[in-house]
Amino acid sequence: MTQTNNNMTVNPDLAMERAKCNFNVLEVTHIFDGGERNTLQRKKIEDVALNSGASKDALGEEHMSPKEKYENAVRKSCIYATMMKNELAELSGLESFGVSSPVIRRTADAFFKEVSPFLLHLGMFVPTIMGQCTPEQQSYWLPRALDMQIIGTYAQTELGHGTFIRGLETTATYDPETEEFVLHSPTLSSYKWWAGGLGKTVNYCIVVAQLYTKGECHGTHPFIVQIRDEDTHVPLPGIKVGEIGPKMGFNTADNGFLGFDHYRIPREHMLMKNAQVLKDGTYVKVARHGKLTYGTMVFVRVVLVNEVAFNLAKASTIAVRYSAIRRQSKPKPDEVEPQILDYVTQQHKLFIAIATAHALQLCSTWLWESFSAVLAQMKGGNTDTLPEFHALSSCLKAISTSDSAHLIEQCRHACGGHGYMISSGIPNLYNFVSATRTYEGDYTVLLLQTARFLVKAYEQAEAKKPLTPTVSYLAHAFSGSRATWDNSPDGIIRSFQALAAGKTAVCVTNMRKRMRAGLSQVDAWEMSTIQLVAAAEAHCRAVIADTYRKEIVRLTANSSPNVKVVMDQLTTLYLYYWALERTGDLLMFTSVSQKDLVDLQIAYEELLLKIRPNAVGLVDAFDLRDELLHSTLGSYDGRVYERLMEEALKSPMNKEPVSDAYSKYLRPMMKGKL
Ligand SMILES: CCCCCCCCCCCCCCCCCCCCCCCCCC(=O)SCCNC(=O)CCNC(=O)[C@H](O)C(C)(C)COP(=O)(O)OP(=O)(O)OC[C@H]1O[C@@H](n2cnc3c(N)ncnc32)[C@H](O)[C@@H]1OP(=O)(O)O
Ligand SMILES: Cc1cc2nc3c(=O)[nH]c(=O)nc-3n(C[C@H](O)[C@H](O)[C@H](O)COP(=O)(O)OP(=O)(O)OC[C@H]3O[C@@H](n4cnc5c(N)ncnc54)[C@H](O)[C@@H]3O)c2cc1C
Repeated sequence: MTQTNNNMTVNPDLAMERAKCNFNVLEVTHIFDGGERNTLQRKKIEDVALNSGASKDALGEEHMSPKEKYENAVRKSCIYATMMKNELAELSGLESFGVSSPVIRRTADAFFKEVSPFLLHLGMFVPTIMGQCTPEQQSYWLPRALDMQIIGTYAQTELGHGTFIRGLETTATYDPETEEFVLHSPTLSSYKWWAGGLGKTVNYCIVVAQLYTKGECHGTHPFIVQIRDEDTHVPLPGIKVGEIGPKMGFNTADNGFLGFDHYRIPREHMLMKNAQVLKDGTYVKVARHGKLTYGTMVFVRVVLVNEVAFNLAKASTIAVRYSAIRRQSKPKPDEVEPQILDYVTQQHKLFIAIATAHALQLCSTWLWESFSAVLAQMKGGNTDTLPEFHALSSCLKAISTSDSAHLIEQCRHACGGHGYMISSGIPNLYNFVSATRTYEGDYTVLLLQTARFLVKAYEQAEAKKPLTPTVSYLAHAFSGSRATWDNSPDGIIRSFQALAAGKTAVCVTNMRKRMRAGLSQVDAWEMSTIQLVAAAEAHCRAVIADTYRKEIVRLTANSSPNVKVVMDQLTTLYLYYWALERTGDLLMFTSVSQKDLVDLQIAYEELLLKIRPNAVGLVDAFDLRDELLHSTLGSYDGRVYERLMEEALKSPMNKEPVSDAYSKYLRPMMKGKL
């Protein structure tokens, strides 16, 4: 039985869920979007980009060969790029907000089930030109790149090194005779590997190479390098370039390899904002901070927090809507089978995904604002806030990508067998997000960067020196007593800070012990890295919890009462969930008792029940159009079984009643004639 809603036939269970939602869904959409103005602008962009139907494919991407998939992605990227230059440019505020406007990025997802081969052009090539060029270089390259007259990527990682940038082997040796750099790949392991769009799409790339001048190595620097002819697209002499082959995801992104055989580029193609090589080969350092050439990576880490929040919102929308229409088992013999969303274990799997999408979305806005402040200070020559920001963006990138990947997989589990179908949309989301945990700095590696900062901050706190804002809680780490447990939201956040402080203290103590026992500083650090990663994770969880709570209180100050209640429930759920995940740590570092934890578990379960009637309303509030979800299970109308069957019938395997494999193999084998 179906019901009609806004000219759409809607599954009755979903219609019932929507009828019982007790808060204003649009108000929550505004909170998630960062205000009503943003929601209106987003909807306008989506209408222009999606209403024409240009994003749709006649045949699903999943039924195409790798070559067809790639060509189709290029075709649609070109359509979308043209829209961006024309009808979308003004709407998205591209001039003021930069090309990485998250709305443009999100809308693009309707065009690509995997990713656009232009992702790296917009995500890293253009930002590197903006961040690493002198004004003269920028005025030459940026208009060409924004107008898509040239398409580029970011080639840093090599076959032999991704994490350890200082270990890259590609060389750029300055030749003062010709005023050129000679790019060379001396070994197989020095081949650039992974850059998105490099395989077939781009004609330029940012290459990160070891700079040699006057016989001296000055470390890694970025260069802009033409690799294909601007007219024929043929690779230029001295360039060996290709695609790296099938991957878990990103299969429409033609990730590539690149090698140089004494390939020459003009001196001006070194990006010279932070360091310069003069005509005679003299090296001049301009930047006040040694790591500013890592700036594009910091930018992308910030962007990724928002990116994964969005993808988690998609997965939770799919899984919650599906759980509202799916009925299974019969715990009460006289009643109909319940919606699986009524199982408390299902709520436990899903509501944390909704809450985490909110937490990460609000943290990402806050992180972006902090980043803008750091950039503004650096413009004035002050790099003092950079170390704290590097520590913050590193851990937020690591935890947000890791949590999102885990929760997207949990959403798949929540959808049972149908979640395993590509058409559910969840496998593509997982394949995309699980890569974010690795690229732009692996999880462990980035948490160790944060741990380095935490240890220094702890030593400053010990010496009673001033602390930067995100680690100011370390000042209370020396009271000698365990933090007092209190199950209010603020009390739980203070406990999370106590965990981070306690774990950092344990690391410092252990490292000191190990050094006293004769280990070098490097070895003592190495032996403590499991605990250092755990300390950085705890720090990050305290930051997320604190930011989420503060932001939601601020953003709901003028909300209607029921919106305030449901947003407060979601925030509290997030805090309870993580407190219960870390009971061992709480017992070590706070005064929490066994009874407190038992009570907390009960309170958590009761909270799930309170959120239950609003679950569909909460995911509707993400306001994700069906075109963005690409999901048989998660569409707004809930016509799940109909869509699953429609998609199955599209399978090329169903085109002929009997497969060729029957006459070729099955029949001969069954007749004993193979
Ligand atoms: C208009 C048309 C449109 C058309 C449209 C059509 C289509 C439409 C499509 C629409 C598209 C829309 C576009 C939007 C895109 C958005 C999405 C973007 C996605 C992008 C995908 C990206 C894919 C993936 C890309 C990639 O993956 S690209 C490669 C990334 N690779 C890595 O991330 C390597 C990690 N490794 C390291 O980052 C380092 O190696 C290492 C570990 C730090 C050690 O670095 P090391 O130099 O060894 O330093 P240490 O010795 O450890 O430290 C020494 C001292 O330096 C300090 N310090 C280290 N760092 C830093 C640092 N930054 N900053 C400050 N300090 C630092 C450290 O704190 C220590 O301080 P101290 O304690 O001494 O005080
Ligand atoms: C889909 C995808 C797209 C990509 N796109 C690009 C791109 O466009 N451009 C580009 O330049 N690169 C790109 N990359 C490469 C990416 O940035 C690297 O793969 C990433 O930085 C990890 O480096 P690695 O592969 O060298 O891993 P490794 O460093 O070899 O890591 C392997 C393991 O060793 C551990 N490890 C390494 N060092 C340490 C340490 N010091 N302490 C403790 N543990 C350590 C890691 O934690 C990890 O578990 C892409 C990668 C993927 C998967």
